[in-house]
Amino acid sequence: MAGRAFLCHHQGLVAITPFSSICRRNSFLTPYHFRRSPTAAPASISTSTCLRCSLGSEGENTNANKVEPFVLTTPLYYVNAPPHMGSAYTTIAADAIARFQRLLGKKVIFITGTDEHGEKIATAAEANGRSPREHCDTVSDAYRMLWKDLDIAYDKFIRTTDPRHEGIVEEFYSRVFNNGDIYRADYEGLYCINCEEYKDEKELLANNCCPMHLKPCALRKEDNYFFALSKYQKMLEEYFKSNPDFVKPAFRLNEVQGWIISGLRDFSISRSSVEWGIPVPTDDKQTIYVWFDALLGYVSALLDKDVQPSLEKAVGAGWPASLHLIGKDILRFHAVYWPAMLMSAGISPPKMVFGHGFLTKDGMKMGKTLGNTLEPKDLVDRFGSDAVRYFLLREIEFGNDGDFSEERFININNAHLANTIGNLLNRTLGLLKKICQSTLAIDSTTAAEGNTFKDTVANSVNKAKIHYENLSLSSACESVLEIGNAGNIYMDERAPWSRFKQGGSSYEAAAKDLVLILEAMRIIAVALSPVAPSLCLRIYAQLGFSKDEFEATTWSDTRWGGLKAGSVMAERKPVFARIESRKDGEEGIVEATEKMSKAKKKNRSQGLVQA
Ligand SMILES: Nc1ncnc2c1ncn2[C@@H]1O[C@H](COP(=O)(O)OP(=O)(O)OP(=O)(O)O)[C@@H](O)[C@H]1O
Repeated sequence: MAGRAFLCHHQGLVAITPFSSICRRNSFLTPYHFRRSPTAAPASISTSTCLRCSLGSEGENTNANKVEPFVLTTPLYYVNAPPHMGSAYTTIAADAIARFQRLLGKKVIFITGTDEHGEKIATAAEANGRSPREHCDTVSDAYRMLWKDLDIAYDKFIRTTDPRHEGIVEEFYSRVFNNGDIYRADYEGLYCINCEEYKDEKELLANNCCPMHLKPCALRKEDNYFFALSKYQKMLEEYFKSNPDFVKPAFRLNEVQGWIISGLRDFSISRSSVEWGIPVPTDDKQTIYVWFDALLGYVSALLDKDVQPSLEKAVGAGWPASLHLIGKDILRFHAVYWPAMLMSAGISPPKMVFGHGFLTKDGMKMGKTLGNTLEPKDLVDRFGSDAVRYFLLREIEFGNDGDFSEERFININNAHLANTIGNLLNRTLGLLKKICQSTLAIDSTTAAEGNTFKDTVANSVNKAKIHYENLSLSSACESVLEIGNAGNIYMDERAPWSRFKQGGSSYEAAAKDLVLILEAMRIIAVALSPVAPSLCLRIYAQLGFSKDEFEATTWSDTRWGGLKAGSVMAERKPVFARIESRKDGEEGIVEATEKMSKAKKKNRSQGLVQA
């Protein structure tokens, strides 16, 4: 069993109510699946005391003097299998949001990581002939490698097997326990091992199949520790009323409120049958439920490397999170269980939970358990990170489901990135070389005097900003693309390639027009950089800027006027390679990646590759 080191930790927890007394307190309760009936919120817990971080003066003072960071999280991915396109989807979206917030000048803490405890991990490790630890190391590495390939610039990567995190979980458990919110009871119910969750019979399909994983749930009876979620019913209702933006998109808020109103039931937070987990502080025969453990990863990730870990320090380093970005499959954990757990521990709930839709294949959620996934790595190797990132964020309305379509993948990338943006840049630079030896004849500010093109660009940039702020990532892409469309129309109308031949003022006008287009391209490179950072760096480099200059850009650089007279542009090179459509009889992207995934899975099961 993991984490024997905890014993000494527990000895330091002086203020804990003896656990046996809690068990005794509840042992007479009548069955409601388990031996306890839901109760109202205790008088001792008021919304106001729970909703502020009540972790003591150190945390509060430190916070008061600090600029509040923008703390953004992805789910901590379960390492039962390597990452896939679905995991990439959330992480790419989070990265785009983090990059946008950094452009606004915010101090961003972008947290991602891996959830590494639980029955499913132990089973997956065994199937691969590895110890759980080796298995977690391998799969967690695979996530980090993929994030590198996809240009994911996270600030913190938390693994739930990190001993520092395990200490935080114990401390948190003790707080909740001290608040009288943990009790022991028998439980009998239908368990989905893939969700790692007991299910209500009414939410299951025929043969007690989990609707998400299409696998039958098993009847289990366990003697577990429970979290008294039902005590938080009223507080959650009030919290939702006074924080209407807590869950986004709005239609998911209704769903969550529906769950709460239909009555919250306590849930079990330990497993007696699972060894691969953090032991319950007062009972080393049980381990802490993987969700109770994993959610706390968002808090422990905030700890700085060089500090002695404590809940107080972690919370003081940036909690509450500004935004949890998750798939809709785990909304209940994040929007109901998690805030209640935090309230119990006297810690503020996160500010917002955004539950996006699913990337689907043939209408079904792509997932590790169903195995109907696409390998993002193969797509990145073939088409680059920008193509994958742009497609996912532009194609799928953020919040809704969307199918991966090869045809759309090719068409959108070719039309938008290769043609509207790449080709416009390429032909403008080509003309500039011909007309002005690749040198700008005039400042872009002067070039735009009296020209409405500049206003069109400013208008689209403003729209893009609002869309990014509202997490409407597809619309943000669309607004940036409008600049490219306007640039192409302007170029075609003005035809500088023929005007410059007329000499005199026509030549000057042509030279000026090229500056206008290139300035628009520069603005595109800043405004699209959250979505397609590598592509935008290439655009910036073609405009004569260094990597450092690109990395130092802020949203204020989307204002007109960055290009100066006399600047020399780089040699033109296509910034985005067109994706060729498959010819008759050729294998498609989806088929090819599916085949590769299958081969990898087969190799894995034969122990030929690591992850
Ligand atoms: N098809 C998908 N579409 C969008 N996001 C997904 C998809 N699959 C996984 N995710 C992201 O990963 C999170 C779930 O992580 P997890 O590690 O449990 O992956 P999973 O593939 O859904 O696993 P499983 O199939 O075993 O349930 C989701 O909440 C979401 O953020």
